[in-house]
Amino acid sequence: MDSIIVTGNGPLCGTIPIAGAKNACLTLMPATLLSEEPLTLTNAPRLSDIRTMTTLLQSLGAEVSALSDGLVLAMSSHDLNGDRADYDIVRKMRASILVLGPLLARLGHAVVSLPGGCAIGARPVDLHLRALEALGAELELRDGYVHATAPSGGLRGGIVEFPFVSVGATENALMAATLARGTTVLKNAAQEPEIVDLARCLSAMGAQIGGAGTATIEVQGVDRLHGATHRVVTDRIELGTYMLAPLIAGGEVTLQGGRRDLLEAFCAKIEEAGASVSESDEGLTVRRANGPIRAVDVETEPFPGFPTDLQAQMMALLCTAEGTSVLEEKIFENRFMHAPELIRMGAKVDVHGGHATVTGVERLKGAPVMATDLRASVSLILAGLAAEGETRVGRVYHLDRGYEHVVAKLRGVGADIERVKDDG
Ligand SMILES: CC(=O)N[C@H]1[C@@H](OP(=O)(O)OP(=O)(O)OC[C@H]2O[C@@H](n3ccc(=O)[nH]c3=O)[C@H](O)[C@@H]2O)O[C@H](CO)[C@@H](O)[C@@H]1O
Ligand SMILES: C=C(OP(=O)(O)O)C(=O)O
Repeated sequence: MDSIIVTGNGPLCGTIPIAGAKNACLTLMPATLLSEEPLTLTNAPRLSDIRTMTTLLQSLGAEVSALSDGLVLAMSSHDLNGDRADYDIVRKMRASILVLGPLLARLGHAVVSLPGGCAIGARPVDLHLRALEALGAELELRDGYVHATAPSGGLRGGIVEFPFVSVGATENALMAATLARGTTVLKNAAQEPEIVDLARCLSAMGAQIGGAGTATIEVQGVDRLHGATHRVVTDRIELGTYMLAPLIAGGEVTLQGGRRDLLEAFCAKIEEAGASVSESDEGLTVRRANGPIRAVDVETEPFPGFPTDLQAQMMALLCTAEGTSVLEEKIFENRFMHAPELIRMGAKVDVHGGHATVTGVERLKGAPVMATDLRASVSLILAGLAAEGETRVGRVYHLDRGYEHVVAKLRGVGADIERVKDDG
């Protein structure tokens, strides 16, 4: 197992290229199952989650080739050889559940392992299942698997009203609806940029979709989808993560490919805290506006609100802000695992239920730390950028799920960071 060692060494300066979005790619890849013709994705991120989804699709008989150093994923689901997503793969990555809707729509049947909870919460999939039932699917839970069957003649359009917003359930329902007979309306749908990206790709494949990016999505089912080539949208979470680096360590960094509309609520919040964010054709440039970073209160919400996937990184910033901030996590019930590790670095954080109160200290101190999920891990790296001495972040495999070339990207702007093999 590897660790990352980061040593606070002053301001950062330069540019960081932002990759294609992990969370978009993880739903665009299963979309290949909807068509017999090839789907090619460009601007794919080079991540272990993408390799896991590749393995899952291949286990179903799809061909997936990573070209151009992994930036291009050429996929074909012409000859599927199975309808079963095994526990051994699904347990590694919750996004595996996203094969359920496409398999059911294309084959009329699917058997997909239930993913189970993970470090950040219980994360049930009841909304995914209810949405597919609204399209006529019959579902049975047996041996830890969802056994799903479409009515004879295939899924039929229906009205799906989500009781609360779910990104994954919206994606599963949207993909299934493209091949359902008649019209489907998804109400209280997720509005995340990854949903818009999925809808763009499905439309390029011939799907009839209106309203993606709003709370109501309407899909007119078609008989078949054809092949397409689609460029994966910029990763707004990687973007937001690196935007915080010059605010924590000082300096000025340009995030190539960054767009403010992907992260409006986040940009407004860091500006309130004292950041300057400017947008150009190249991307977003970030620095401290004037003087120190100030405390701000943050509530995570579905898009267009402040993303839960940036809450841990924002906490790392607020650990050294002037004053006391309150962060409220409203999406996942257990997403403050970074707090005890930041406390080990000298932060003053008090977690009480879904809230964390952070009182800024002058400087954090490096320490050996480790985190149990992806965003918590990267928050510790960010904290280490300005900490006194060495921060050693263990369990780097979490980072490999969602950040490509993290060491090279931060070194490129002057950070003192390296990846090392752990002893023993
Ligand atoms: C691969 C991917 O895109 N992951 C993202 C996706 O996860 P994911 O799609 O799993 O997140 P959801 O939007 O579905 O989850 C939102 C909330 O709804 C709950 N829920 C969800 C589905 C369901 O059937 N029942 C239910 O109770 C979840 O436990 C959670 O509390 O959106 C999250 C919220 O922006 C992000 O943090 C994840 O990074
Ligand atoms: C929670 C995340 O991913 P996943 O939904 O795949 O666990 C994330 O990207 O922060």
